[in-house]
Amino acid sequence: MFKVQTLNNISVLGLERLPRDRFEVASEIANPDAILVRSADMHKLDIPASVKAIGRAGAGTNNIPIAAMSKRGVPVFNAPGANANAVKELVLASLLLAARNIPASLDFVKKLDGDDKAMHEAVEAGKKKFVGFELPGRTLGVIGLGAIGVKVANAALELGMTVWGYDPAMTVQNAWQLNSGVRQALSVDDLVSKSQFISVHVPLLDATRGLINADRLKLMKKQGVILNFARDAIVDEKAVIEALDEGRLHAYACDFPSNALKGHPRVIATPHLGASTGEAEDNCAVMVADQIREFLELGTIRNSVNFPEAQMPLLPGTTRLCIVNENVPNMVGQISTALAKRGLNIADLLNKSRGGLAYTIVDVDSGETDAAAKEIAAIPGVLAIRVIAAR
Ligand SMILES: NC(=O)c1ccc[n+]([C@@H]2O[C@H](COP(=O)([O-])OP(=O)(O)OC[C@H]3O[C@@H](n4cnc5c(N)ncnc54)[C@H](O)[C@@H]3O)[C@@H](O)[C@H]2O)c1
Ligand SMILES: O=C(O)[C@H](O)COP(=O)(O)O
Repeated sequence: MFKVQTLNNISVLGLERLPRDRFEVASEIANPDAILVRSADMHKLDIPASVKAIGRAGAGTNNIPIAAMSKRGVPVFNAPGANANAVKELVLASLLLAARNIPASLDFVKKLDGDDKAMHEAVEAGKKKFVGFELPGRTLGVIGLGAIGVKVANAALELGMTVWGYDPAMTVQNAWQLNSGVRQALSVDDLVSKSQFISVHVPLLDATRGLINADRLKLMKKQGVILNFARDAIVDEKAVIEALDEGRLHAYACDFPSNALKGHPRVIATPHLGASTGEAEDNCAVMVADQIREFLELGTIRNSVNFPEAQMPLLPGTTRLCIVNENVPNMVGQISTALAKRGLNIADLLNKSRGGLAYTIVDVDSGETDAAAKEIAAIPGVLAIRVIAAR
């Protein structure tokens, strides 16, 4: 029986992918084999030694101590693209809210009083304060052309906008999805200087912290709009407020409210709602639950942010060893020597690496697999090992 701990509410559709005869799932559970999480901050959490995998039912993994998990040989999985449409729709909604000054106009309407005639007169007199602008011909710059950025860029083209994109490490798969009408910016500065609207869709990393800062805001076209549905720290809030107050920036739309932003008339803040649709919650939970199940039952790695992809059919009648080790020479040699010493025949083997980590799946014919596993675990550089018997 595998134990899975949930640190956030995970969609039932996802949890149902873990059959109850083989998986016990609960928010409070001792010695879990795996953790399912959304945005709960795991950096200060004491993650039990029993944990063999972490599944993020979403895209961003900056709430998970990935480097520490890699050192322990624990893969972290996420659900790439599973909530991208939900985020795209919220970005488009915010783009329109900003262009048409809708939040301020709704506040105005809420405060109207008097009889209908008085209200009508106030409406007609007041509406000139909320004159907006239309999108065709305006320029949007999209920083980060991943699952979300590509969808936002393509949708903005459909709305008649001129779209520039920047992503130095775009995947081939995302490049295939991107409309050829999206123009390629040469750098973030190049993109910023061409854009009136800017939408950021990059992960929060050291390299992206403060990506939109005071200098870049000065490069932007006048009356610009920044859309941040990625992570708070990617945009320098202080610089944004300064640009809003000086009238250089028209609006800041973001998914990350803060005290500094609260109540600002030109800030449109939603409470981290990007992925909060039933569809996205189901997609993310199903994807990540399947990946966790395949890892626990078969050692398969799909969509990990710190491990290489690894899939190998489990041969009937064999026992599987899954070994995580430092990516250094002669590890496979030492592993096969330990197996040979116990007279274990290798039926199939897969060895993959990513950065400083290597992962080996080896299926052996029957024999002293537990003893061999113990010997392999003691090889310097081996970080984790599991034995899985074919069912
Ligand atoms: N508001 C929400 O609820 C919500 C929902 C989903 C995702 N997000 C955030 O959005 C981010 C992006 O999500 P995604 O699904 O598109 O991820 P993704 O991994 O598909 O795409 C990220 C893209 O950013 C690019 N990138 C990385 N560093 C860059 C840089 N310095 N300059 C330009 N491009 C860079 C990568 O090459 C990649 O193509 C997530 O990491 C997460 O933080 C927020
Ligand atoms: O990175 C993500 O997927 C989003 O920030 C969604 O976070 P949530 O799962 O807590 O809504």
